[in-house]
Amino acid sequence: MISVENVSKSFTLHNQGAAVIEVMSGASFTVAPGECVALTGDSGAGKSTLMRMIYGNYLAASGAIRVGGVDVASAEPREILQLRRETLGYVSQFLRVVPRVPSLDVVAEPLLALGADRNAALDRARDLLTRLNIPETLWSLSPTTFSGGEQQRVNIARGFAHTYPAMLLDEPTASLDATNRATVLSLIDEAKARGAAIVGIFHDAEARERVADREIDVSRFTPGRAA
Ligand SMILES: Nc1ncnc2c1ncn2[C@@H]1O[C@H](COP(=O)(O)OP(=O)(O)OP(=O)(O)O)[C@@H](O)[C@H]1O
Repeated sequence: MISVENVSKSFTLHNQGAAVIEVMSGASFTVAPGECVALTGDSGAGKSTLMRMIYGNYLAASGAIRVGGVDVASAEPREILQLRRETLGYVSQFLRVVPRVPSLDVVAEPLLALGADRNAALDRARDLLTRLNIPETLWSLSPTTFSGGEQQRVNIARGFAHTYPAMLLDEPTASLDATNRATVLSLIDEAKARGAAIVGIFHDAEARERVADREIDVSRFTPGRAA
């Protein structure tokens, strides 16, 4: 479902004499449907950079990154947007809040964008907000004024609203309390059970061991560093 083939990446620092730093070379791995792969490695090894390349935020210098039938490394922006809508979900700790949009709609929006029935989408949003312990009194309010933890949980609900065949998870359990953390781990288990291919960064070692089928130490793709 997700395949990374011989990917390399360097950054050119234009404000520092155009210095070029090579951060990755020869990155290759695949993630099968229903499998969760955790990216590990020291700080600066390139975990976030690899995730950003898979999501299409950073352009790979060479190689291919296939998600479903699309090579993200060479796709047009329009194809990447369609891929993100239909196929590739992304859950981070941080919510990009749109003012004045009620939380319920924030969560239902990915389904509505795919043409789902409005009532079914709102039912799914209610179910997720309930599971993530967002009080019903908050559902009609924009998350703009919510606490950091509440915004994080709204974002997780939104990220799991659509049953994406592929998902990227960037520290999804960071700073959650035990109950909500357990809920997020269940959502990940459910996504795997329905066949989602998942790549995640989990500094939370216990969570990583619970949900990851395999670990990939990205420092083995860092030029000049032994894994
Ligand atoms: N936009 C950028 N411009 C220049 N260098 C970058 C950029 N993004 C990342 N880097 C560099 O690439 C390397 C890998 O960074 P990355 O954030 O991917 O590491 P990481 O493994 O996710 O680290 P951490 O665990 O600390 O989040 C670092 O040396 C970093 O300085």
